[in-house]
Amino acid sequence: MSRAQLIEQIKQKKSFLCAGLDTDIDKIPEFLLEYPDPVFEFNKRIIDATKDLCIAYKPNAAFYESRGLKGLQSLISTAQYLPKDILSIIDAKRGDIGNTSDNYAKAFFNEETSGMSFDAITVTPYMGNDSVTPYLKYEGKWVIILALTSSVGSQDFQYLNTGDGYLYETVIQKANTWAGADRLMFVVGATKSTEFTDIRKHAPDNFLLVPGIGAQGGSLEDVCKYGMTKDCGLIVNSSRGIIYAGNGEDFADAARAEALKLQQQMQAELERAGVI
Ligand SMILES: O=c1ccn([C@@H]2O[C@H](COP(=O)(O)O)[C@@H](O)[C@H]2O)c(=O)[nH]1
Repeated sequence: MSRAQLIEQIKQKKSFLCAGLDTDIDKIPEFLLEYPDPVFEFNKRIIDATKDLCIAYKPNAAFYESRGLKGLQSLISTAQYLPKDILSIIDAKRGDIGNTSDNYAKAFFNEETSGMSFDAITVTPYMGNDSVTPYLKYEGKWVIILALTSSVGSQDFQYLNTGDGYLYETVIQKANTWAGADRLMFVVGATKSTEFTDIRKHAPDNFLLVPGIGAQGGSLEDVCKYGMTKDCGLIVNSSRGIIYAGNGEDFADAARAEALKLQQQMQAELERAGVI
C-alpha cells in the first residue's frame, strides 16, 4: 500500500485506528472453540465488525507462533482474509543478518512461498542497515522500525546518551538515510507522548505506529497534540482494548463499540489539526 493510499484511507474513514489482532486462544469466547480454526473465526468476526473504522490491522506474530502449526495456519488465514485496501502490519519485531532477514521478508511478504503478504513489518534496528534493507527490496512494502517503545524497559537502551542525543534519536536519524518516509515508519509508544515533539524534529514526515493507549495507559489526546502532522502521520494501535471488549456471543459488537469510540475521538483530533 502506498503512502497516498494510506492517507486516503485516513481521510475517508476519519480514523487512524489500527486494531491489534493479539488473539489468545485462552481468551476468546468459549463458543468459538467448536470451529475448525477458532482463532481465525474470532479474527474474521472482529475484522468484519470493525473494517469501516480501522485503517490498519496488526496481528502480533507471538500469539500465532506460540501455537505452532495451528497458529501459523490461523495467521495465514487471517493474512489472506484482511481487506486489501487496509494496511496489514505483521508485528514480528524481526532483525538479523542479511540472508536471514531475506527469509523473514519472504515469510511475511511473499505470498507465493509462505501464503502471507503483509503490507508492513516491525523490525528491530540494532543489527543495522544490512538487517533492514532485505525488507526494502519488496516494492510497496513498509518497514516499521522500533524507535522508542512503550515498555518500561525502553529506559535500558533507548535513552542512552550518545553524546549527540538519545540512542532512539540516532536510530531515527540513521534509519531515515536508508529509505524515505514513503517506505519507513517508526514505532513510538503512546506512553512517551511528551517525546513526540522531539521525535518530529528527526521524523517530520514519517508515519509513527503508536501502541500503548488503553491497557498501557497512554493518552490518545497527548499523542495527537505532540505527534500529528498535516497528513496525520499517526497510526494508533489498540489490541486488548478492542478485541477483548466483550466475551460473549456479541463480542464482535462490543469490539465495534470500542473501535467506534476511538474513531470518534480520532475524527475530532483530525478536524482539530485540519487534516480533514
Ligand atoms: O513499543 C511497543 C511495541 C509494540 N507493542 C505491541 O503493541 C500491542 C499493544 O497491545 P495493547 O493490548 O493495546 O496494549 C502489542 O501487540 C504489543 O506487543 C507495544 O505494546 N509497545
